[in-house]
Amino acid sequence: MTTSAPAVPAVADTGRQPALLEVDGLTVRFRLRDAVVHAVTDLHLTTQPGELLAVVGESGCGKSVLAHALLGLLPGNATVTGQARLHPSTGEPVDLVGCGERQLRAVRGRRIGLVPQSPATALTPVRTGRRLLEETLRAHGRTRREATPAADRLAADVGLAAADLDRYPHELSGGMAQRLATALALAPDPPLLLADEPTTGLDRPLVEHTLDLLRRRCDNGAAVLLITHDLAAARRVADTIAVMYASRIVEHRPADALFDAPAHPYTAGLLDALPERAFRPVPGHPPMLTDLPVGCAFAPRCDRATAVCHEPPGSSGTGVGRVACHHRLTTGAPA
Ligand SMILES: Nc1ncnc2c1ncn2[C@@H]1O[C@H](COP(=O)(O)OP(=O)(O)OP(=O)(O)O)[C@@H](O)[C@H]1O
Ligand code: NI
Repeated sequence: MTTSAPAVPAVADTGRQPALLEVDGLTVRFRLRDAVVHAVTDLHLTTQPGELLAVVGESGCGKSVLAHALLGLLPGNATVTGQARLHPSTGEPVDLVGCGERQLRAVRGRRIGLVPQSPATALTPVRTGRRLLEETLRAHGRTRREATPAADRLAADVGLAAADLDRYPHELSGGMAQRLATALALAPDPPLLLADEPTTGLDRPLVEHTLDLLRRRCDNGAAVLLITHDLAAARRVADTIAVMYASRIVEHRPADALFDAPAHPYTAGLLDALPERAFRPVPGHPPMLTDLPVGCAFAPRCDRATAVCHEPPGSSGTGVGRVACHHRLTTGAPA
């Protein structure tokens, strides 16, 4: 029983190229001593070569866990179920959930790059930025002679002065470490880049510089999954946007359509919070991921909620076009 608008057929993937990454029902749970954290729940995503997909949502909704799950980087108390497949342009698809550490090591960096959310802690402290970058370049096929100019080029691409490359990580500001981490992730030229808050600590011109760099990668055929709190950033560069709330994707649509006519009340709330819009924060707080309701997790904060929201919202499709809400704001074609 539901009062939701008729399910709109997902534009999902009709007429789109074959996916580079296909995520199907991905679910991550963390076992704690006396509770289970529902960090990522039944996630469906695809990205095409050339696509920039932004994943947005409040702190703690599961964005970084998603990225780490794709690379097999979760700690031992995590259980991952569902599927995530990488379809390289050559060779067999890789089952990222089931394939095991050996195969994942061949994927990390080379096939899927990661700009980690806290780069300062991820950088090896005893090597200069140049040494880290040159080692990475050489590990991915550049000769010693090629590595030096390639490192300078990458530094310039991310807006880092060549002299800054000769510093040790502890001598770098947060923003410089961020740019070095981005350069390191770009060095193997991966066809898919997971960029987790890659503009943290950067001032506005460098934010835009970094975003435009990611956009150019997509224009040259790579795919980027950009994790960000910054909706303005997503608007600037994303083709599609997936909005996460309390471990689930609640709306996944083309960026322009989502900004022009958000369909999920949570998305509308995030847009209303923007300074250039109503500048009104979403009232209330997200729920504890150890104690999620059976029905819509946003209902307690939602001014459209009714009794039916105690039931899980059906959703229109599993890819682009997905809106998981009993009372969506816009009906008709989601794209
Ligand atoms: N190792 C772990 N054990 C238990 N819970 C964890 C673990 N790692 C992450 N979590 C929980 O999983 C949830 C999702 O975390 P995640 O880091 O993905 O959030 P996020 O959306 O990236 O937030 P932010 O925007 O603040 O980076 C959070 O509730 C977090 O506390
Ligand atoms: Ni995060």
